[in-house]
Parts: sequence; structure tokens; C-alpha cells
Amino acid sequence: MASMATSKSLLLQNQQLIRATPHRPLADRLSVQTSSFPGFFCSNCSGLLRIGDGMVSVGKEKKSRAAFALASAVRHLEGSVTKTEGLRFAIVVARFNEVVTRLLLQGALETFKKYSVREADIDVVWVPGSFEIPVTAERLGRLAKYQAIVCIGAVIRGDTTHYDAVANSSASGVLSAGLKSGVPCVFGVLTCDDLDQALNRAGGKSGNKGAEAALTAIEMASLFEHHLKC
Ligand SMILES: Nc1c(NC[C@H](O)[C@H](O)[C@H](O)CO)[nH]c(=O)[nH]c1=O
Ligand SMILES: CC(=O)[C@@H](O)COP(=O)(O)O
Repeated sequence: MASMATSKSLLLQNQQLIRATPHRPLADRLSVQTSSFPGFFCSNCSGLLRIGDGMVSVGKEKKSRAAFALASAVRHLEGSVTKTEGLRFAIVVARFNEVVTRLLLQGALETFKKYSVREADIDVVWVPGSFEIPVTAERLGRLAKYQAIVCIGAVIRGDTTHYDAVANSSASGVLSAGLKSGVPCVFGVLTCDDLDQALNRAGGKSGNKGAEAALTAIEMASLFEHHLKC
């Protein structure tokens, strides 16, 4: 317990130190070098690099310092959900099962607002059903106007195998839209056995998958825009 507290305080100290210093080299910015220290934050990616994950081994010997310096040159790239300025998003939403998809859309819009995405930077595009989402997402991606596209739909099982055709086409189609357009297309399409399952995932007891999809879109937009721009 005591050592966990010490580790936590070392971690905090180190975060402060790293924030206050320039970007590289990372090794130069580390003041804490002890085997009990659980890791450090990279200010480049905001990620925790953990000792013992094959990343870093810091001991008392000079030899392990060299190994540490080598490992610390590894860059970790990750999108930030707080750097949303200038990012533009499209939401493609299916009208089929609109009682559910409107709630998913609401969750997505609330999330964009929470993460400071401006309303003017969001376009909502309505399509008849989830089957029509992929072609629309691909078209939106090709416009080169948006940094990510959120796809929202609700496929609910009926009596026949139609469900499988729509659900699978929508899923593989959204994937393909992202691959072909080069713009992240996020899958916020519910595939449920009944309406109850769907409502539970549209703001009910299992959360709101529209909100989750919007957050994923922000992270992916940021990753591509800030780290992987062509
Ligand atoms: N059954 C569901 C559909 N079906 C409609 C299709 O998506 C499509 O619009 C139609 O086949 C014309 O191409 N769509 C959903 O989004 N959810 C369903 O449960
Ligand atoms: C997923 C669907 O399209 C669904 O509404 C079809 O219902 P059914 O299989 O009863 O025709």
C-alpha cells in the first residue's frame, strides 16, 4: 500500500516535470529512475509507458540506463479527445427504427458538445436504413471535408434472415467506407435481437452507443489530423 502511494506520488511528480519541459529527448526529462516506479507519461502521446512491459528497465547500473535511453526513443501516437478545435464531423443516421436512432444521434451530439466540437463543424445526414449508411459514409469521406464520420443505425431482428443481411452489410460496408475514403468511419450501428436491447443501448441501462461512437470519432480524427496527416 505504502509503495503504491509512493509510486503514485512519483508518477505525479514526473508528470509535472515532463509537462514543464520541452518535447525530446524523453530520457532527458525523466528524473525518477527506480525499479519501484511504475512508469511515466509521455507528453507527446499522453500515454502511460509502463516499466515491466518490455518497454523500459531502469536499474542502478549504467548498462540498464543505456537500454532505457533506447526504449525511450519509441514514440507513442494517440489521438487526443481534448484537442477538437478545427475538427469537422459528419453523422450519417438511418431513419429505420427512428425511435432508437434519434436517441443515438442525441447521444452523439451531446458528446460532441461536451468535447467542445462546434455545432457549425457537424453535419447530420439522414438515410433510409442502415443498408444505405456505407455508400453515404464513403461519399462523405471522399468530400475531404470531415476528419471523421459517425455512422448511426439500429438493426433489429425480425422473423427472417433479413436482419443478418442488413447487419453484416452495414458493418462491412462501414469498414470499407473508411478504408476506401481514408477517413475514419465509426460504427455506431446497433445490431439487436429486440427493441428492448436497442433502447438499453440508446441511453438506457447499457449506455448510449451513439455517444461512444462520437468519442471514438473525436479520438480518430485527432489521431489522423495531429499525428498521421498525409
Ligand atoms: N430492417 C432494418 C432495416 N432495413 C432496411 C434496410 O436498411 C434498407 O433501407 C432497405 O433494405 C433498402 O435498401 N434497416 C435498419 O436500419 N434496421 C433494420 O432493422
Ligand atoms: C432487419 C430487418 O429488416 C427486419 O425488420 C426484417 O424483419 P423480417 O425478418 O421479419 O422481415
